Amino acid sequence: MVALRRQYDLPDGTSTLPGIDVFVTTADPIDEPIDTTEIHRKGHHAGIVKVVLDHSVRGHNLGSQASTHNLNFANTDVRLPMLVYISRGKNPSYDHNKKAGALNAQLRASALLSNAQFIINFDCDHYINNSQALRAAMCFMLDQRQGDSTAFVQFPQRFDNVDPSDRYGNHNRVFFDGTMLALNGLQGPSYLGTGCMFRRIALYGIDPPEWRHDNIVVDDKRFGSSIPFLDSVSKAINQERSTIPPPISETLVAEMERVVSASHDKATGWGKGVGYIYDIATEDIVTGFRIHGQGWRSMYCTMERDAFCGIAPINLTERLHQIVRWSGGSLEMFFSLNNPLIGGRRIQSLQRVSYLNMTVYPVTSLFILLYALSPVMWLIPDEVYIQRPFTKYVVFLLVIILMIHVIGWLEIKWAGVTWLDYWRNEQFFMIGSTSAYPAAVLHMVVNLLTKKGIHFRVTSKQTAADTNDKFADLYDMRWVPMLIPTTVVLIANVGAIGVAMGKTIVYMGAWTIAQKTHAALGLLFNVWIMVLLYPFALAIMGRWAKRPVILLVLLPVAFTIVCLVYVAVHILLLSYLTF
Ligand SMILES: O=c1ccn([C@@H]2O[C@H](COP(=O)(O)OP(=O)(O)O[C@H]3O[C@H](CO)[C@@H](O)[C@H](O)[C@H]3O)[C@@H](O)[C@H]2O)c(=O)[nH]1
Ligand SMILES: [Mn+2]
Repeated sequence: MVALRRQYDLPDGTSTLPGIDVFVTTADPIDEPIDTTEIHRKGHHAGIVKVVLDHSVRGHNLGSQASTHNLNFANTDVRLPMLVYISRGKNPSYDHNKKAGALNAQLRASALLSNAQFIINFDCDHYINNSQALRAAMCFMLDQRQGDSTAFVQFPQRFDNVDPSDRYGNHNRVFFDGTMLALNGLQGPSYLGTGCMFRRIALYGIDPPEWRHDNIVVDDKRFGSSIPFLDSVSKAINQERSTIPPPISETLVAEMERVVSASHDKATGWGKGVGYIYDIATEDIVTGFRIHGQGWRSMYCTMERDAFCGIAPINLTERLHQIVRWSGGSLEMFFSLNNPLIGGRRIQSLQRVSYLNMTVYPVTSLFILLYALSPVMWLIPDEVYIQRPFTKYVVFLLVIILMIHVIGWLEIKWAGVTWLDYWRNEQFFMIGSTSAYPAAVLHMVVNLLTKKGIHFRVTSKQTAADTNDKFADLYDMRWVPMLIPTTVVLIANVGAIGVAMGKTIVYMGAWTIAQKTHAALGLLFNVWIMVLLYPFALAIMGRWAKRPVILLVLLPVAFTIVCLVYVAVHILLLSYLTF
């Protein structure tokens, strides 16, 4: 930061740092308002470009010495940045390509204005929390060593509406602070959709310097037919920087409206090799993959005071919908030409493995679901013979499980993640594996058969009207089909424990030591799954979960009822059989 200041800042408070275009997308101007919009969710309208605030070039840049708040702005450039509202054209006969389509429209329109070398994009539910954040990202981009080959700098997503105990693992610290940071040692973190600074030409699909040819074809087949836009691309490639946008004229606005029209990017490279990638539920990971595939690297940047902050879905249903979208998007990527096994020519091999992991993980849920359901074996009568796993196999399994955890523990120590974060991550993986991930797999199967993509549900942004309780949303339970498997797993385990208790009473005298150990191990398994599903149990309790102790009463009651039923049925059967 100091080097940056020394090299680029001028004594008059201005700076010669390259410009940044900031993109904010919003899907629904009502739920996600920005000030001047009309309503056009699906709609049929031409592209709209409104310059809300023009670029302030001349005039007095510095603030006043003594402001009303006793803050001194005498050395600060207080001009407001240019602000432009864009609504890309929509037409029922063309796909608007959701967020990626909106971002690409902003990419083209901004090229005609500032054509800034760098771009940072935000979800509408995120804000800048640290005024030095953009400079921090610049440090990586302008770095002597690898700066020129760095395509994007990704910041972690932080949230300020999450309940203190982070019940549904919204903070995702293991992923952000562990996995993403670790990827810095390979080719860099993947692009995560918000809080990411890009190099404009990397988004255009231009190769990194070490692979770049001298004569890059900038043609309409690839970039669309706007001559001013094609010019801007050539300028961007040649690093011809103008920090001041041209005067806003009618022709300029008309040209911008043309490049954001519904049909402008059809039958071009946009959404494929150029810009943010289309036809997938998660444009982020695949866009990052495309860029890494060209040989660019990326950087992960965390700051002492969080750079950006946003809103997380804090009720379980909403959170699981988000996970279905992410894992479904990953699977869509796996079954596309961007499959990490075949796509991305210049991806480093370990980075490839990481992308492979990021795209196939939802499939593992099928095995986990089966495993979590296995306690139903307790319900099977003793006469049915089930082959017990060989001791050697069990030992191998235990060693592997232990190793996985030890590696996990070392990783979180290295990343500075807390035990609570680690534990929430474990719990939420189990909840997701019995609900959202299998749902995503099912979606994918349907998708492969019918070609229907995953519907992007914008996550709800507002907490309930109940203003007394900031986390009221947490207890807002909505039943959806994907919650059924997790509920079944929970019931199966509660039932299994109850039956185990019943069997203990009935067979106490008859069981051998070996049988007792097996029963004890089985119970350990049940309890382990129940502990993992604890946040889920709280979720389905709805408002009752405000007092989690209730669960400590409810569960034993449930065990006892099952136990009594088992014993009763046993006695009934016995007496029935003797007569
Ligand atoms: O058709 C759409 C859908 C969404 N969005 C925007 O996309 C952002 C993310 O939507 P949100 O409902 O908040 O989903 P999240 O799960 O919070 O988003 C995460 O996951 C998305 C991919 O699934 C990424 O695009 C986001 O950057 C990432 O924060 C928001 O700004 C939306 O306005 C659009 O602009 N158009
Ligand atoms: Mn969001």
